[in-house]
Amino acid sequence: MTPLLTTRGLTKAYDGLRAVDGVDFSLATGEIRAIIGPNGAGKTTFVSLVCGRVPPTSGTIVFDGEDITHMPAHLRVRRGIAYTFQITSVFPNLSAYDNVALPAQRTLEDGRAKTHLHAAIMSALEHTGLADRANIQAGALSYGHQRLLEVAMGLALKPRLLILDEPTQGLSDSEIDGFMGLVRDIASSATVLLIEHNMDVVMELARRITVMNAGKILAEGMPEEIRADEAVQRAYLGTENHG
Ligand SMILES: Nc1ncnc2c1ncn2[C@@H]1O[C@H](COP(=O)(O)OP(=O)(O)OP(=O)(O)O)[C@@H](O)[C@H]1O
Repeated sequence: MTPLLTTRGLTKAYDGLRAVDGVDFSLATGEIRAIIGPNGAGKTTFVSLVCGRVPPTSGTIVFDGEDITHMPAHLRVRRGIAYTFQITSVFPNLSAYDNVALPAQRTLEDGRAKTHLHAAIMSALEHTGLADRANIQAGALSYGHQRLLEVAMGLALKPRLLILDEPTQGLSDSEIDGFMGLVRDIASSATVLLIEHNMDVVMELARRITVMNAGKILAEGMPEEIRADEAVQRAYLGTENHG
């Protein structure tokens, strides 16, 4: 099967530092993939290259057969790549509904009726369990609900690839359980690429895991293979420093 996303030799250098260093990466359609690795491994930089927030120093990115290496971020969004930020990116003074309306509008630029827009917004809010909070100001929502609102904003883009950067950070155990159900649900219609430090979430959700270290891919495999990999244990799993 043709992969949804492929990178070849993808590199981002900041002065002397290769934050991402020659990464060959491939993601199949419908996968839930986790990227793990110690602080500074290059995970956020890697997904930032994929969604176009930062330009690569060298290498290529192909999405659904199209070379998007130099494509502006907003066009990548149109192609179906959505990214939720590590730091909460909701507009605190807008209602949950209006926050989701912003990205939802981008998918309806062809002038379809307002009823479509409303349906798209409510669908994203329902998906994330926020429908009954639609009219609450985002800034008044709990931290966990703000994270879910971010996911709703990503979903409103109707992505084919949803990139989540540390989505469970700051969530309670019960919120994490709900979140895992949500990701499984999302994965029935989209491919999910997840940066995650919570190993329980990673082992439970990911079909495959990519381990990054010092800008490179250190290992890749099924959760049980990664758990058993000695190099991974040395670089990451054995340490207490999970970010
Ligand atoms: N804009 C930048 N300018 C200079 N250096 C950067 C920049 N962005 C990232 N870096 C460096 O690149 C390396 C990789 O950072 P990155 O944030 O991608 O790692 P990470 O694996 O996501 O880490 P964390 O788990 O802490 O989020 C780090 O050494 C970081 O300091």
